[in-house]
Amino acid sequence: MVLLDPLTDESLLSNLKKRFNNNDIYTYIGSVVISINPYMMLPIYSLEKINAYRSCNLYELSPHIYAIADEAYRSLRDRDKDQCVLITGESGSGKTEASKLVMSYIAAVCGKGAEGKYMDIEFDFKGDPLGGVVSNYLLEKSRVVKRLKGERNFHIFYQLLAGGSPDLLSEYCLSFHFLYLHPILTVL
Ligand SMILES: Nc1ncnc2c1ncn2[C@@H]1O[C@H](COP(=O)(O)OP(=O)(O)OP(=O)(O)O)[C@@H](O)[C@H]1O
Repeated sequence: MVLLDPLTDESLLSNLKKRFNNNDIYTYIGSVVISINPYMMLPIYSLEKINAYRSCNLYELSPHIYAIADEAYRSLRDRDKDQCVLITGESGSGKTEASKLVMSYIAAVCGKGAEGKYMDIEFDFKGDPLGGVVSNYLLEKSRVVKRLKGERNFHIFYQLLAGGSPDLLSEYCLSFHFLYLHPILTVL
């Protein structure tokens, strides 16, 4: 995207929109990847894809979160430099999914199977895993009862409210009133 001419907010957004309409949800701006939540499963996450991105340079293949994960892992292994992948965006934009994708990529390339958990993996100087700790981390249970401003509750609640029968909603004590008006959801 840094090659856009002119590089303005409008050209940037229009480029992102064009790519998104083509199911290209990832776009590079320099070495940063912008990701747009597709809210549907695209066939872009698989072991084959992981193998394709493995040991390719950042710009060799289409932009992908796997390429960022690979760059971080290889810099750690080959240049012995601590790495940090910073994932930021508004509520619901896909940060948790992105962190899971980064972790599943690292788990696949270093031969440790784990998904959707916080993984603390220690590597030796050759990049081989020495050991680590896995803990449940990404399920923010506290959000069921209390959310910060701008945050949403779990999507399942909105989906249930949109499609669940009145009997089901009353069985789970779910109402829009609780999700939108009350910061505290008392009964679940
Ligand atoms: N890459 C993706 N492909 C398909 N669906 C996705 C992707 N990323 C996110 N989603 C969908 O969007 C939903 C919200 O994403 P996610 O929970 O990662 O957002 P978040 O940024 O972590 O939100 P919050 O800040 O509120 O915790 C997911 O439950 C999933 O349904």
